[in-house]
Amino acid sequence: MPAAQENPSGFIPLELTGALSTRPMIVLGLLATLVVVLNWTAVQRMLRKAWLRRHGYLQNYEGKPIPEVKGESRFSRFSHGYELSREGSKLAGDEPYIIWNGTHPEVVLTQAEHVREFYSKRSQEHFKPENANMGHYFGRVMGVCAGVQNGAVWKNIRKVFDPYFSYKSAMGFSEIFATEFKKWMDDLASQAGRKSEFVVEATTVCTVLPFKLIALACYGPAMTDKRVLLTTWFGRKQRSRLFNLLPTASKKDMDTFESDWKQFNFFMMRESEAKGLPCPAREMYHDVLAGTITEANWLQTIDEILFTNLDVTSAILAFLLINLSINQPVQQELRAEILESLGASPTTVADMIDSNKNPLEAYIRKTDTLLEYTCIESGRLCPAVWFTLPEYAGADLDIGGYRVPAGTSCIIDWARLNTESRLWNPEPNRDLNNMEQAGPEVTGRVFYPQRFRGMSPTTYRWSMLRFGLGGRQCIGKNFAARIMKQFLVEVLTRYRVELDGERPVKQWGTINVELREDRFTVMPKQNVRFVRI
Ligand code: HEM
Repeated sequence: MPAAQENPSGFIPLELTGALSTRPMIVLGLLATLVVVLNWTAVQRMLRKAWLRRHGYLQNYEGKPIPEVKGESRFSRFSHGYELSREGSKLAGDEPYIIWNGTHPEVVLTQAEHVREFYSKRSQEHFKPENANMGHYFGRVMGVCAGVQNGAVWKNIRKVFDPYFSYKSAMGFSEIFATEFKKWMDDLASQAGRKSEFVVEATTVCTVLPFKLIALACYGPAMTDKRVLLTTWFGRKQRSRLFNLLPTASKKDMDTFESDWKQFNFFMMRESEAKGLPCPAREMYHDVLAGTITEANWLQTIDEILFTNLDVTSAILAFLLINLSINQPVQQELRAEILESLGASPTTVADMIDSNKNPLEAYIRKTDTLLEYTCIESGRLCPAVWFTLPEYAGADLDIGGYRVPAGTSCIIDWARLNTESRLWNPEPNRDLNNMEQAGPEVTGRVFYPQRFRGMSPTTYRWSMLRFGLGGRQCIGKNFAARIMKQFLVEVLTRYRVELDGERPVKQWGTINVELREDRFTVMPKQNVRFVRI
């Protein structure tokens, strides 16, 4: 076990500062005064910085300290993440910098080089800090789910969950997905009645569908429409529970959720067993009984899969609609590609699934299509959160010329990494074959899916975050990628999408629609018009 794990909080005991060995009374007096004048957190930060500097850390080899954004960022990174990102950029330019999370300094990585330096060496010796450095309440909500576990516990959770979310498993859902997408499209059309066009709020219309699809992957056919409604109710509670971590709302729902959630999962297991239906959650529970993972690991990881990632997936789908609404030429080109790939016949997608040739499946599996590039490009420009959850290395690292000690959390400024890399931005003599059609105006801030044509994923490995960069990857990436593609096929074969209403004055980097303020994730608030074609 690396030294950093022995002290995962990274807290440096006072005696290590060397301050107490001489003239203890004076030092104690000074400390007491400091605690009164400042506060205990500020004093701990000062002591920690002093200790780190004394050991040559968080400074470069000329002794220049790493830039620091002062103040507390535990919650503002979610509630005002874009503003914090701008502040960091203004302060440090292309250099890494630190922000504070309670008494933890966290190094913000903004450039492809920083990310490569952090992840390329021994990334299997990386760890997630306890409770993601987010404190006790976060621990209660998410503390033992896959996303914040390490070592053997994390490996065991993944061993239990991964088979149900593999590429093969996601592709095996073709018929179920076809039925669910058809239902969703029919619902949408019936809401519109006879009208040839209608307006919907992008995120709202993109929430229940991915929830149902992921819930089916967790609970199998016992997950009926009625239960989806019940579970989305849980989802609302869950989201407010997460939002309650922000010091803005009441915490009244925190306690009841745990027991309700457990009861719901046990009900689903009993029900599927009684009806003789397959149920992945029930199958996974055998590993709880066998002691491979704990019941809390099981409950919280299903919770993480269904609810925490629901906001991410709904927002990603909504941003697809928005980006294609803003970029009509790309929408037209993509629709032409879809119709050509599906045989240009206006049959329903469900019908096509039944055909022997199965053109939809073949098209979805291809990775050299405008459909694939559009999904990647929309995710590149519209991050799921402004800053990722922290992760630390078990060994000292050099990042951007600064010495970062083992055990120091690093986080990624998702939007800056995905847009500022040299790879995305024009240089006078660049010879990237994929960019031959792009003029100098195609910077990293522009929506241009064609930039990925002919570009190997290894070329952009360190220049963008999508489903994870190091040894850890998103459990749901195969499902998410499939849902995004099938979603676009379904929508674009029937509708043209356009933005509805005024665009806001404020621009959030590459996002120029309104954003919701009551979410941990980056979520648009924008109406989109569907016009029948
Ligand atoms: C387009 C939508 C999605 C994006 C962009 C996304 C992105 C990510 C990222 C960046 C991580 C962090 C990986 C790391 O620790 O470095 C992650 C983790 C995770 N995601 Fe996703 N995700 C998406 C959808 C989903 C879905 C639909 C599910 C559920 C089926 C899911 C389940 C998870 C889980 C359980 C983890 C924790 C994995 C671990 O640490 O072992 N995600 N995701």
